[in-house]
Amino acid sequence: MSDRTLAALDGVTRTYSGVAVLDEVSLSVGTGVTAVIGPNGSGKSTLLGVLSGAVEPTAGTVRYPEGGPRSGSEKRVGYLPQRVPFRDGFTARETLGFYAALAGGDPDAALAAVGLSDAAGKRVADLSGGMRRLLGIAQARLGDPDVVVLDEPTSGLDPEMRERAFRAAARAGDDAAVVVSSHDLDLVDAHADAVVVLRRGRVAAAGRRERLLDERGVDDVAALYRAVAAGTDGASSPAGGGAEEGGESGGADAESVHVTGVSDR
Ligand SMILES: Nc1ncnc2c1ncn2[C@@H]1O[C@H](COP(=O)(O)OP(=O)(O)OP(=O)(O)O)[C@@H](O)[C@H]1O
Repeated sequence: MSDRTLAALDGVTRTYSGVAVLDEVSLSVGTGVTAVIGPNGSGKSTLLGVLSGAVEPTAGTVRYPEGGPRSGSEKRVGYLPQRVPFRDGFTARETLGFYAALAGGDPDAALAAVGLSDAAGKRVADLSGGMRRLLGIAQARLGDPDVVVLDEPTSGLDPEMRERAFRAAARAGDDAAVVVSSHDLDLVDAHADAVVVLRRGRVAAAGRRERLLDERGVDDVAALYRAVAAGTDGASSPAGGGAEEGGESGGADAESVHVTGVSDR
């Protein structure tokens, strides 16, 4: 259990062709699972890309108070992008061996952690979509980084595989900050400690899941999403108040959203 901040975005803006797809986003994450949700195009992948170090912010800063994305040869941030560039001809074990040579870690332990030990000798080309996703999660967790960033690890999977993939992702949250984007609101409801709702590149709500549900008077994350992401609560007006720091609602374009200490479940 820890309240320590492992990654933080301060006033991050990212533009493409002059259009801000992330607009002054500030938040910090600690151990536990933080789910980033929001409509298509709201900026989730861009936010995760910035957090992982793969996407440069146009303005603002990304901080890893305890070191990262790499400290010396040590990998401090693991990243599963939406499209994983694995080589079809490699086996699952060889794939993780390749990444372990770059970032450290034990490929066999990483395979075991996501339940893929029996598939170690299978070629990537012969893995199902779900197994590829699990391999991707194993790759992101390799070397036990402090921050694990997973972009839609459950997309396109059947219900059983979705559950398995999300559980595998969430398990890393015991010791690391796991930040996962997802449209699977039932899984977010079941496994996320904290939730960030993005709308049009801005944070519309953020904080511990239970607190957000309480504050909005809703029963689950799907209802929270309908209220906040769809904009039925007026969250887009710049009402000023911070989220967690102000002790009030995590909505209203919170200028500095705090999502640390999410592991006290
Ligand atoms: N490399 C890029 N070049 C130009 N525009 C981009 C680039 N990456 C993202 N965008 C634009 O930024 C906006 C946000 O995209 P992003 O992928 O971050 O959203 P998202 O919330 O992850 O969407 P989805 O749920 O569909 O995956 C979109 O309008 C997208 O077209």
